[in-house]
Amino acid sequence: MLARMTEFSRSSRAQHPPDPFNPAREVAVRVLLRVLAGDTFAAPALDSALNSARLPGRDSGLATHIVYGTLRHLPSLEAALAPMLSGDTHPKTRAVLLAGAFEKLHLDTPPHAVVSEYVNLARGARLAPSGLVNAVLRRIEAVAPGELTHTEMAPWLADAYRAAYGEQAASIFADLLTPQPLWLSLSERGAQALEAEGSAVTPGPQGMDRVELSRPLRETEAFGQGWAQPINPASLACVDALGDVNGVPVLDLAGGAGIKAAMLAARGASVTSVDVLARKHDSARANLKRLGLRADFVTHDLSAPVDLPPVSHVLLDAPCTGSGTLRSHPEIKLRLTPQAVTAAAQLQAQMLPHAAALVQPGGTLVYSVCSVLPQEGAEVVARFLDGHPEFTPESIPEVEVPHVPAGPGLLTVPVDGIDGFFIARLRRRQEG
Ligand SMILES: C[S@@+](CC[C@H](N)C(=O)[O-])C[C@H]1O[C@@H](n2cnc3c(N)ncnc32)[C@H](O)[C@@H]1O
Repeated sequence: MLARMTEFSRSSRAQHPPDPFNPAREVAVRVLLRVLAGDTFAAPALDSALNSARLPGRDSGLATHIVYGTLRHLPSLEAALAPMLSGDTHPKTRAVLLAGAFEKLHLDTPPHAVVSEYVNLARGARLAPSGLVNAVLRRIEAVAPGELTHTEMAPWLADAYRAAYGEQAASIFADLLTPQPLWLSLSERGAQALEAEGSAVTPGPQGMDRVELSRPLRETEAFGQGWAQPINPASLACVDALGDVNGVPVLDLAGGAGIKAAMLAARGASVTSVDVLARKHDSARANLKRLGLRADFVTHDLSAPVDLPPVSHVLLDAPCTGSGTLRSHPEIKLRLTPQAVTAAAQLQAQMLPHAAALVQPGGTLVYSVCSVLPQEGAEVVARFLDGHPEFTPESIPEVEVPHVPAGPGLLTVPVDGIDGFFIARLRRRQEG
């Protein structure tokens, strides 16, 4: 079928100039192409594509919707396309068909408009044989839900969600397929400025606000003035799990681009942030400057001991698979393997004792990962506690987001746009 359709599209191109299509769809397809090739995550690819394309706000929204929606529903879209494609499908053709199938099956765009937009895109942007796109998108129908297409994730991963959340798993699976809301940590002035610009600001857990923006965040006064910081409430709960840090030196280990460092500094802590990648410190510094805050930075590989003076409060927000962030990063579920989970768990188990060595007697250690898999959370901490009787797990009343118990810690429940984090708070015994 592919060869015949290619010929058809060539002959039709010779007769007519390409019909117009909305450039948002080309942006979406080109971003999908990169993400599906495993070259990048969706967020940075989409950011840079939208920056170069300079689409009007509504079209940026459409491109974003298509990219994330296609990734969220990829297993069922693949299943719906499979009977109509034979042999290897070129990655560009596959990306056009997946985006078109998503838009036809899940968005409100009228079906005939979906077909003609993607046919014009395929032809005009030379992405795919337009005849094939026409034939497939006219015929495509949703598949009956099976195990994979119902949860839209691999069975082993869906089982891990069921094991973690029991009866709540079904509503979590449904929630993970919906667009991610924006959460902001806002000052009073930030909330006022956003509302004055026409954004809707709704208070949420951990003192955060859920915001529907009237314009892109980076263009708002609140962001420019440093009155707003995007962070997920579950991520902020890891910071809050340290308790009162006002005036206290805090080590922020695996601090990355410094989002938690910023929240700690905003709470009055003197923060030293440690990460293996120096370039992450550059992003963190720039963001802290925007917020009018500061921190110190140390570049170090935390799989080895680090030579820093012990402090009373240590946060290890360890590198992880991100399995708790599937709503905002749906590509993770498409790439994640059990082998990657094992590798992450090994690194986490190496890092935790080095973090613990930096906690003063009587001090607090918070271990967190944005993963719902027990290998990266409860099991890492339980094994650590077996070998370190000087540490005891504590309950964490500061965590306001919905959560369930998980061994020596807790798991936040990934519903309503809240990420799934494992968080444990450990107290080091006083000496003597
Ligand atoms: C979950 S992210 C941290 C997010 C950060 N805490 C925040 O809130 O912005 C994990 C970080 O671990 C860092 N990392 C990975 N391996 C590391 C290692 N061996 N030593 C130190 N940092 C490491 C990564 O560079 C990444 O920035």
